[in-house]
Amino acid sequence: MDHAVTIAQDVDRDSTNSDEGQVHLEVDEKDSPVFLAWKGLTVNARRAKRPLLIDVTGKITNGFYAIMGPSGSGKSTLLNTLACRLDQGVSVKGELKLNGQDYSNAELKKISGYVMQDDLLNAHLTVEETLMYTAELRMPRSSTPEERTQRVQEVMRQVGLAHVSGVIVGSPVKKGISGGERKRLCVAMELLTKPALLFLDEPTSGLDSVTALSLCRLLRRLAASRTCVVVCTIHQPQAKIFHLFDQLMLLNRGEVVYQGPAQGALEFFDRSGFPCPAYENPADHFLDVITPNMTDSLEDLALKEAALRRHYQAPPVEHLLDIPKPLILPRDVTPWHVQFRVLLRRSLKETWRKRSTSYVLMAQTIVMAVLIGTVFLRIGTSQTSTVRRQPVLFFTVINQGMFGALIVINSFPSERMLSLRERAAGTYHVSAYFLAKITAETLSQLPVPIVFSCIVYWLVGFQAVASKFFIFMGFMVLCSTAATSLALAVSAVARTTDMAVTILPMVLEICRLFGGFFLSPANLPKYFSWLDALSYCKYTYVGISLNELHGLDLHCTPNQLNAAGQCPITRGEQTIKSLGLDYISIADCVGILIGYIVICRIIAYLGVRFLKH
Ligand SMILES: Nc1ncnc2c1ncn2[C@@H]1O[C@H](COP(=O)(O)OP(=O)(O)OP(=O)(O)O)[C@@H](O)[C@H]1O
Repeated sequence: MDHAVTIAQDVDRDSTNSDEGQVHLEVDEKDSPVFLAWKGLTVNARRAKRPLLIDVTGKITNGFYAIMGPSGSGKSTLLNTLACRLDQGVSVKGELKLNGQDYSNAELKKISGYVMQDDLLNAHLTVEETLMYTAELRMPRSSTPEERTQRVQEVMRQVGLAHVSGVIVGSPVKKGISGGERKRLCVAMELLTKPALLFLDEPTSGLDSVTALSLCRLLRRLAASRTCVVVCTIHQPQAKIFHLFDQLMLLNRGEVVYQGPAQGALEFFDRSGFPCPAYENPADHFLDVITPNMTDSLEDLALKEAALRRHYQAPPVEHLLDIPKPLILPRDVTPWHVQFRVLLRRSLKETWRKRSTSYVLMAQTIVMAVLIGTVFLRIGTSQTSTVRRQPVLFFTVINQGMFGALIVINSFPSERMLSLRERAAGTYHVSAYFLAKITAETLSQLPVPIVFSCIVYWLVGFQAVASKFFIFMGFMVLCSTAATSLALAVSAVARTTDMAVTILPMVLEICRLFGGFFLSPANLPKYFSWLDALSYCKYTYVGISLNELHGLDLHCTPNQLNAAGQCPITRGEQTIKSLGLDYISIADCVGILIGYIVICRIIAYLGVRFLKH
């Protein structure tokens, strides 16, 4: 049979599992539902001195493929080239076809799954919830809830996660499922849509040998079922894992050393003059031969490479490049509003599970509100109250403009990495994710400024007018939202979490400095007016000051009367004038704060949408 590939099925000789017996299948490559072929691929990166891949030719048709090689040999680059997931600044030359046709990342995503090396998952969701949300986002929109539930149960059984379905995923600080189970969960998430191709980048890294073997046996079973072609990169597999592979692509310094049946590699190395000693792990032997060691001279190395090159023949691929076979693209896209609904539910559930943080924040808020309220208890309306009123108003702004921002800056970057993974898999639109995220965040943070206002307002004894109280509360809500929006924008634009954590305190400090209290807007030097305009603290401070001072009657005790026997300040409006706050109205402050929130969120959205660091 022409161009046939021999698939050594389930060659794990030590296995007692009945579906892992040794069976050989002859499969015509073009009959595979999907096949990839590439010829003369050279991959260059702008910042790299030499090509990452050099004139690589190969194919993927059916079975379990391993891309192996020493560190830096180009394994991930090859995998990412095939999966159309190369970084910006990396260019590809040569022919690369899927079913004999050029393809894009968008097309490939519909028929393939990709499991990244880092298993980024929602720490607070259970295994079943993680899969259910993924099913809702990624399974065809025609699927019914029952079908999705059934598929989730099926996949959990398939990958061996049924026994931990109700366990939370967890994180390094919160114990959840094990490392092996996390990897299985990542595989399960990709399997929900029944992909024809499954790419995995170093799936065994960080796993112990037993867990790694068990995961590879799972991949082996998937590949053997002939519904899914499995391609993974692997650094140095143990012998039992090596024997599970059907096909091997061995790379060294961006070049192919060997490609063909995994078992054939032993014969190839033997032929090239490097026989594998009895009882040695073939994978270790191959890497020993191709990796320069301390005793190798440059000539030895060149001789070894020449011997291997002499005996290597790239597999024939022309027949797979030239005859296009239609692709069956099964997945339709979940509508935007469904994505938003699912993501909002997911975000709210996560927030609820993380409620201990919210409780701490609320406790802090109550403590601070009571403290501020008692320090400035019942400030009254005497002349001395005019000296105490502005500091307490400003302090409320500072308090509400800080806590929320600090929480966002700590939690957003990790969530962002997760969203990058999900977006790369085509799970949802960025806008749906972003809107759901900020809606959930705003809803969860709403109680804090409300509780704060209820305590502070009445303890301090601001004007006892219902409308003024609700305006004060509204400003506190806007201030807290503006602070979180600013933190969101900073963390979306900063390149790293460290950078975001360094930049944000400085930005908050500037907002405080130009908050209208230390420097009255009227007395501010002209060249600082632009910084002044950027401070959400100022618009909150001016807004609540106008709210409190308008209509405020002040009185004097006898010893506070001036020489003429008059009370110096009898109306709040006098303070407004003397502080230079009469240049703007309360409505303007509200409008500007809303504009500020919208602009910060647009910047954050653009950062999340276009910056992929
Ligand atoms: N975007 C890039 N810009 C510059 N150099 C890059 C880029 N991507 C990869 N490289 C370089 O190309 C080489 C191959 O990288 P690749 O990640 O493919 O290796 P690998 O075999 O997967 O290594 P490892 O097993 O350590 O993950 C490395 O030397 C790497 O530093």
